[in-house]
Amino acid sequence: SNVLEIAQLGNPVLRDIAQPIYNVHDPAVQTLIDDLLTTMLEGNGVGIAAPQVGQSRRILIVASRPNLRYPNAPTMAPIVMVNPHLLSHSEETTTDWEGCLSIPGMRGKVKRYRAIEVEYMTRTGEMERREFHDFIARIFQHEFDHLGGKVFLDRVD
Ligand SMILES: O=C(O)C[C@@H](Cc1ccccc1)C(=O)SCC(=O)c1ccccc1
Ligand SMILES: [Zn+2]
Repeated sequence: SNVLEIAQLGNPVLRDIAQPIYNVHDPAVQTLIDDLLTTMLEGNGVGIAAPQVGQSRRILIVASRPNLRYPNAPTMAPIVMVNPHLLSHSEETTTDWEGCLSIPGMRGKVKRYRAIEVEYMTRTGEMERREFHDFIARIFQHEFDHLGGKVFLDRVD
């Protein structure tokens, strides 16, 4: 798989509403998922969304690992989510630092829901319904924003 170019802030693709995937088994979709994983790892990201590689489609990846900013972050196998949907969220929010592979060199403090419940299709076509909290919930909300044409700077107070 390939390392793809990451769209930088100013690229209109980052402002589009991403389109649903209708056939996750399409070889082009499977290749895009492989390339998103490779691109995220090469960029040392903890997540990535398809619009960031110029593909305005509803695919995102969450891949928490400990890092300088979040030394206690859980290490997890990357979760590929196709057509993700936010089912519910806590009232409680937390505010913490975020960065973005499309906005290198900038960090900002963003308020996010502390806990969320999401539903999504896996890359093998099964539906999953899962709860996330804290840093993993933060990463999801950051990536889910990318599918709606938002970046974290839009949410810095
Ligand atoms: O641009 C992206 O979507 C990836 C982004 C995900 C993200 C980081 C931090 C909070 C929420 C979502 C990144 O991985 S930026 C680079 C990075 O590894 C990082 C930056 C700040 C804190 C922790 C990690
Ligand atoms: Zn981002």
